[in-house]
Amino acid sequence: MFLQAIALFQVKILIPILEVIQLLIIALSSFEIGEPLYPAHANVPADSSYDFIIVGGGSAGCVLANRLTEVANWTVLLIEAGDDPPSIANSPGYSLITSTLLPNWGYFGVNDDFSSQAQKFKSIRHTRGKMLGGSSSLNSMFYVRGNRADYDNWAENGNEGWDWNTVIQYFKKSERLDDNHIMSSESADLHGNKGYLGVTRPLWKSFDEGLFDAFKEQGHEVLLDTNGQQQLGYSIPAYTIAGQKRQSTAYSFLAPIKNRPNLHLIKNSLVRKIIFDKNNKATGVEVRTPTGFLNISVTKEVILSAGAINSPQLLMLSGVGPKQHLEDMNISLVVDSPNVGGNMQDHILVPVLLTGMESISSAISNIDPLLNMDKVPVPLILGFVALNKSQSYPDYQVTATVSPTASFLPVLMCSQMLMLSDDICIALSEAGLGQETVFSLITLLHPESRGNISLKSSNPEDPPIIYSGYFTNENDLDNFARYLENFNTVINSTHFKKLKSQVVDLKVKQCRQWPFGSHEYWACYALNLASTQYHTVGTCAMGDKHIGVVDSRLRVHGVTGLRVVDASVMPTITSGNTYAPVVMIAEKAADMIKIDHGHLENCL
Ligand SMILES: Cc1cc2nc3c(=O)[nH]c(=O)nc-3n(C[C@H](O)[C@H](O)[C@H](O)COP(=O)(O)OP(=O)(O)OC[C@H]3O[C@@H](n4cnc5c(N)ncnc54)[C@H](O)[C@@H]3O)c2cc1C
Repeated sequence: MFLQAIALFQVKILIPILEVIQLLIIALSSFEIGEPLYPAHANVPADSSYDFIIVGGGSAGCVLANRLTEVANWTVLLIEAGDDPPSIANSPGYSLITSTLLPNWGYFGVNDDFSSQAQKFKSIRHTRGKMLGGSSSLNSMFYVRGNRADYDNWAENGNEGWDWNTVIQYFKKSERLDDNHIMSSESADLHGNKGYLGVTRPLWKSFDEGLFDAFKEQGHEVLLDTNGQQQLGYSIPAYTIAGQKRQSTAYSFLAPIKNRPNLHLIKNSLVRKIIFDKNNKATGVEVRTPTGFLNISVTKEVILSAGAINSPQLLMLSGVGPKQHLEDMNISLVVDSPNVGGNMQDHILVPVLLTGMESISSAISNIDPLLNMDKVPVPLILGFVALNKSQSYPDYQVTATVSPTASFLPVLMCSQMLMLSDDICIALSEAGLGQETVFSLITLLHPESRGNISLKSSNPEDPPIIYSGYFTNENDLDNFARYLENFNTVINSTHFKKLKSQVVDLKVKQCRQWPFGSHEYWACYALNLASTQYHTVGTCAMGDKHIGVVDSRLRVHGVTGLRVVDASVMPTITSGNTYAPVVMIAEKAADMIKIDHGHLENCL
């Protein structure tokens, strides 16, 4: 009863109070002190013209802005809907515990009355950063490239030049890894140490090796390098953190070139549509700036880097999309491109809580995160697992941390990051009050289900309709249940047996009819708790014009002078977090653009 009251207090009182404090901290950190980090807002007159216009100063957009302005006689305009990130976004620890409240688009998917019914709003919150750096200014900073087969599959499906042996060069080009262990290991030649994107691997003083022992006993490898020669296994992950700063692309690619004269940046400016001439060539963009509406011309190319939700939205607003849908929206058709907004993929994830050591004294460790705000403040491990041990391609991902007794972090994750309903977060909180827990997030890496983006209206200020499509393919449900069952067998290891560990019953009300722990229970659990790892991709996919939106050089089919460069071009989702792949895509795209315009110097 007493524990239940504390759990109730944490979820119903503490979380809302904390939210006010978080918002206050973010607001205070938005005031600029000292020398500005990023380029200033440029004064761009109405009849201006640039060689390139980049729409979206997010993860991909900032990389492109840097690389294209390396050509000194090219002029580039970068247009970002948001502002500079608040300074707190650059602190790894503080930004993580405020991440859901940092400037974002506030998008939610539709409630399909089927999946995610144990979510607070019965639908998925699709957070996307609305500031320089985009989602890289608020993401969780895991640096994961995925599996080499991800890229070989892209190439085998007709996307020439996207095979592993080619893309690895761009991963290396972008990376500045600071890790002597990895750089003197057998995976050293997979890494770069001269790029703009700083990467480090924090080594926490107190790390519970028992977790690694348990996975090892189950036949999993313990790896030095998440991005090494082999992906399957458990490891301490690498992060896009360097010099105690978050390596958003705003910080790592844009700040160092803020004074380049051939780069102009306009902020708080929403691109409303791309303008085409009668030959379907992109000739400019229409923008709402803080001082009014502008049409700005382009001589070479418009590059859309607005992310996997806004890039397809903007294509459709501009007349490039499925004919019938555009007609329904009263938008003049430029080209019938039926796949725009389709093929949406995401990494669905659910939490699993295991009980650990009963130790009241461990509660003292709850102060540790406060002392480690210069890095990811809690020790986390990553795992990539395949059910078939002869496979080298993972089925599911595990992100796990051992939480001290009465830790508030799992509750915060449950309520703010995963947005699960209060009754689930109360059950989760209660389970952790008298003992340590292992809080794990399990991700379905290769969903067969597809969602889509469509327009609500022809008004560019209206948010698009996001249909997540989770579990519309039944295989995903059966597979996810099997992965959860597989993960839970870790409690049979010597380490967990010693602790008398149990999988915590989170009392999911939608699943009451199934015996706890049955296959049907885990399928119901996955269906109803389904949250997102925020990895939406694929909505302007690479592929020929029958299945894709852009070709393998990322040029939009059916028009000229327009490319898409961001997470939306992935034909299939990668086996892991998506930030490093997006940076790679932008690095490679910059080379392709330079080559296509006759600038071969410094290209790989
Ligand atoms: C909460 C969260 C946690 C994540 N954690 C991780 C992680 O730990 N590791 C990892 O690898 N990946 C992670 N990801 C995923 C990763 O960050 C994204 O896949 C990646 O950043 C997407 O990059 P992008 O360039 O496609 O889009 P974004 O970075 O979102 O950039 C799009 C930009 O375009 C701007 N924009 C949009 N529309 C317009 C318009 N009309 N006019 C002008 N500007 C516009 C936006 O404001 C934004 O700045 C996470 C994502 C989120 C949201």
